Amino acid sequence: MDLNTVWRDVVEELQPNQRAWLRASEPVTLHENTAIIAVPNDFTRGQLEGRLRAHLEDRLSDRFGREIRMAVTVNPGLEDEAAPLPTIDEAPARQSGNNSDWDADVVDLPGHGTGHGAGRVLDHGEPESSRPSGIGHQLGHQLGQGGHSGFDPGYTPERPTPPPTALETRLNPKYTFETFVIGSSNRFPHAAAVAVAEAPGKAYNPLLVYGESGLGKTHLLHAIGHYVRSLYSGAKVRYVSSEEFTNEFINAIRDDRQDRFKRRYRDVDVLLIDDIQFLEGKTQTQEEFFHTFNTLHNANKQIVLTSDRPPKLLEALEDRLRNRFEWGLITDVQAPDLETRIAILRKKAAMDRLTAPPDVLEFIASKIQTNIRELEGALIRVTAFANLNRQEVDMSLAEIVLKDLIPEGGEPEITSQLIIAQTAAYFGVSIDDLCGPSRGRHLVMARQIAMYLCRELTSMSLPQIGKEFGRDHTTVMYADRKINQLLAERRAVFNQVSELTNRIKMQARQG
Ligand SMILES: Nc1ncnc2c1ncn2[C@@H]1O[C@H](COP(=O)(O)OP(=O)(O)OP(=O)(O)O)[C@@H](O)[C@H]1O
Repeated sequence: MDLNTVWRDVVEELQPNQRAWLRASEPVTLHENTAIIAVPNDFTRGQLEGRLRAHLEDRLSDRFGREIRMAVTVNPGLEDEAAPLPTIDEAPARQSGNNSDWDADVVDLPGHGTGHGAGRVLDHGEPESSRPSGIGHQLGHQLGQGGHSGFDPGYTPERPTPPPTALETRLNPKYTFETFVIGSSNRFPHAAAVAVAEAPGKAYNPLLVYGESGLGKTHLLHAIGHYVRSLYSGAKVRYVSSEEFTNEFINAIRDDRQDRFKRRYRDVDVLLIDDIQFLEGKTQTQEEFFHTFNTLHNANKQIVLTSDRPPKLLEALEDRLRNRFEWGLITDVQAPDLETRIAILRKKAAMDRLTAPPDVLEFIASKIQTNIRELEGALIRVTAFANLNRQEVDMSLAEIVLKDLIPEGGEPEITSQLIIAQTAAYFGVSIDDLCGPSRGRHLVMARQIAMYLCRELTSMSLPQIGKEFGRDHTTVMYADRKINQLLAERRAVFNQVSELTNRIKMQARQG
C-alpha cells in the first residue's frame, strides 16, 4: 500500500472545509511508523498538528493496519504549485522570504538553494561521512524539504551585535555533520537533523532523537547547531542538557532571577536540549519547560530534543509535556553495524592522526558493538599503548589491549561508586578527598582519572558524573580530554589507567 494513495483517500473522506486545508499537502514518505506530510505554510501545519492530527492518524493507522504517527513539514514550494497565478501583492512577499534578510555569504553557500543535489544518493553502499552542503540538501529533499530556497526563517540576524561564538552557544567544535558517519543505523535521524538545520522552525518541530547511550545523539544535536549557525549568521542557537536546564532553573528561583532565566531560553531561534529523560519526576522544571516549549513553538522557533527512550516510555513525565514531544518528528539512532563502526574508526583515526592498519580497525570494530564512545576509547587505548612502547600498531598488540578492555562473558554493570572506591584505594586517598574540594596535584590526577573512567565505563552523562565529584560538567569534559591525551604521552598514566580498569572490571564481575 503506498502512502500517496492512502493519503489521497484519507483527504477525500474529510469534510469539505477540512479538505481545503490539505489541498496543497503532499505525502513525502512513510518511514517505519511515521508518515511525513509536507504542507505549504505554518498555518496549515498548525491545523494538521492541532485539530486534524488525531483524526488523520487514526485514519492512516486504520488503512495501514498499524499505528502510524504523522510528522508535518513546511515546504513553501507547494504554495507555488497550489496557487495558479501569484498576485502582485504576493510577489514581493515571496521574494523577501527568499533569504534577502540574510547575509550574502549565507545565501551563496555552495550546494544550497539550487534544488539540484550535489550530494550522492545514500540509500546504497558504504557508510559515509556527511557533507551537509551537498548530501544534506538531497536528504532534506528525501524528507520533504524543498531546500532552503524560498524559506523564510522568520527571524533576522542581529547585525549590530556580533554573532555568539561557538563557546557561547556551548557547541563542541568536533561534533559537526562533517565528522558524523552515516550508516543504516542513523541515516534517518541524520537526514531529519539536516532538514531541521536547513529550515529551522519549518521542517519538523520539535525533532526528537532517541536511542541508547553513546550512539551519537549529542553529536547530532551539536551538528544541527553548527550548521544553523553557518547557514544563518546571527541565528541564536542554544544547547543545554536537561540537567543543566534543571540546575539553572533551581538557581534562578533561589536567586530570584527567573526573568533572566526565561529570556535565556525563550529568546532563541534554535533550542537544542539533550537527555530530556532527566526531566522525569521534576515537576517544577517540567512546568517551566512546558512554557518555554510553548513560547518557542508558537513563535516557530526550532526545538530539538534527545532522550534515551521514546517519549511514550518517559513515564514520569507529565502527559501534556509528553504530548508536546510527540507533535513533531520522532526518530531513533540504533547501534551501528560493522561497516559503520569501521568507518567511524577510520574517520576518528584520520582526524586525530592515529595510525592503525585496516585489520586492527576492523578487529576493534568487531569487538565493540554497541557504544560508539567505547569504540573510540578502544582505538585511543590501542594507539596510546603502541606509542608508549614505540611499537607499531598491529593485531597482536590490539589483541592484548582489547583483552583487558573486554572481559570474556559480557560486561558486568559498573557504577560510579565502584569506580570512585577503587580509584581512591588505588591512589591511597580517601573517598571524601577524591570527591572533595582539595586541589593537591596527586589528588587532582586521581580525580581526573576517576572522572575519565566514569565516562568510559558507565553510561552516565557529564553532569551526572560532575555531581558525584561536586563539580560541573565542564570539569568532567576537561578531565576526559586531559586523560585521553596523557594516555598517549605518559606511560605511568597509561599503566595506572589500565590497571585500574582491570581492577574495577574484576570487582564488578565478582559482584
Ligand atoms: N555516526 C557517528 N559518526 C562519528 N562519530 C560518532 C557517530 N555517532 C557517535 N559518534 C561519536 O561517539 C561519541 C558518543 O556520541 P554521543 O555523545 O553523541 O552519544 P549520545 O547518544 O549522546 O550518548 P549519551 O546518551 O551517553 O549522551 C562521540 O564522541 C561522537 O562523536
